[in-house]
Amino acid sequence: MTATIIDGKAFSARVRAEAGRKVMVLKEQHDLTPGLAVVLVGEDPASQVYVRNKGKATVEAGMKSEEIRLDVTATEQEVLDVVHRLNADPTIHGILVQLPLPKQVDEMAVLDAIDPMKDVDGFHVINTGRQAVGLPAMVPCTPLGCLMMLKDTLGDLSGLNAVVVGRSNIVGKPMASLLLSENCTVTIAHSRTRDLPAVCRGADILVAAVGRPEMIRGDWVKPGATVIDVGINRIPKEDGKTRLVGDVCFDEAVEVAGAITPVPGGVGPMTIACLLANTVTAACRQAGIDEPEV
Ligand SMILES: Nc1nc2c(c(=O)[nH]1)N[C@@H](CN(C=O)c1ccc(C(=O)N[C@@H](CCC(=O)O)C(=O)O)cc1)CN2
Repeated sequence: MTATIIDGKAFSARVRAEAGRKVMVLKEQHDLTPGLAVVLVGEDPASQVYVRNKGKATVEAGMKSEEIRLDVTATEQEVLDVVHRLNADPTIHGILVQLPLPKQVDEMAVLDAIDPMKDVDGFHVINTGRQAVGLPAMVPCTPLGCLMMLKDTLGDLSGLNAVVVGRSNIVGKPMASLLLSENCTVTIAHSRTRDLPAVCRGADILVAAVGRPEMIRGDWVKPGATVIDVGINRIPKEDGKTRLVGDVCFDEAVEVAGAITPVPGGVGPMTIACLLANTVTAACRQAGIDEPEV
């Protein structure tokens, strides 16, 4: 059996187009232009690309985009000062601080300083808690994108066994919480999990977010399962160049799974698309209006 490939590029184009249509309605009917500010500290090459792509996508969706770049030596207070200024700016509805941050800056302190209403990354503890108890919340972009693709592929997720490999605050934990909200039976697996291959083989939905290239092998996958690969790992090629691989050994898993996301072109593009969707949601909530139906 060869799995259906879940095309994150095509899916994300639809999500981005929908965000763009909502922005048009907000501008025309409410004189509201959603604004997104992205803060980059330092010069990590991958982060620079992500931040540039976020700014481009924001403008393409018709929103206001602000990019704030700070030197790699910036102090925690300097980063906090930027966040406080953006919290007070009425033209900015979404604030995202690109991760990772340089080691002298406490990530939790910075994320905690973002106004939860403007927290389009959904990393603030208020949003984490609200999502966990079923209240309206800003939901982290990568897990939200994964959930959209899962529902599009499988429809109702109720009663399915979901295994999330990885317990990061950015992906693993929120992913597990979202799957629980969809009535899945959820297992979070991690480095101390005993017999990880056997745990994975019990999954109808297998989400790999562990950050280890091609760790999950084909014989860890239950035949017909839906596999979502969140990993983005750059590994060396024989010619001295590099290539991107996920946390799942795609060539093996594709022969066993029912559906699978590729890397690149799977989960990654959905992250930025969901960021735009979250910014529209945040702008509407701050303005006290319903999100347009488009
Ligand atoms: N504040 C945040 N920081 C980080 C997040 C986040 O959601 N919020 N996530 C990642 C990086 N990230 C967005 O910021 C991101 C990663 C990957 C992609 C993507 O489209 N990947 C492509 C491949 C890109 C390549 O060629 O390198 C793909 O998978 O097809 C988008 C966004 C960490 N930091």
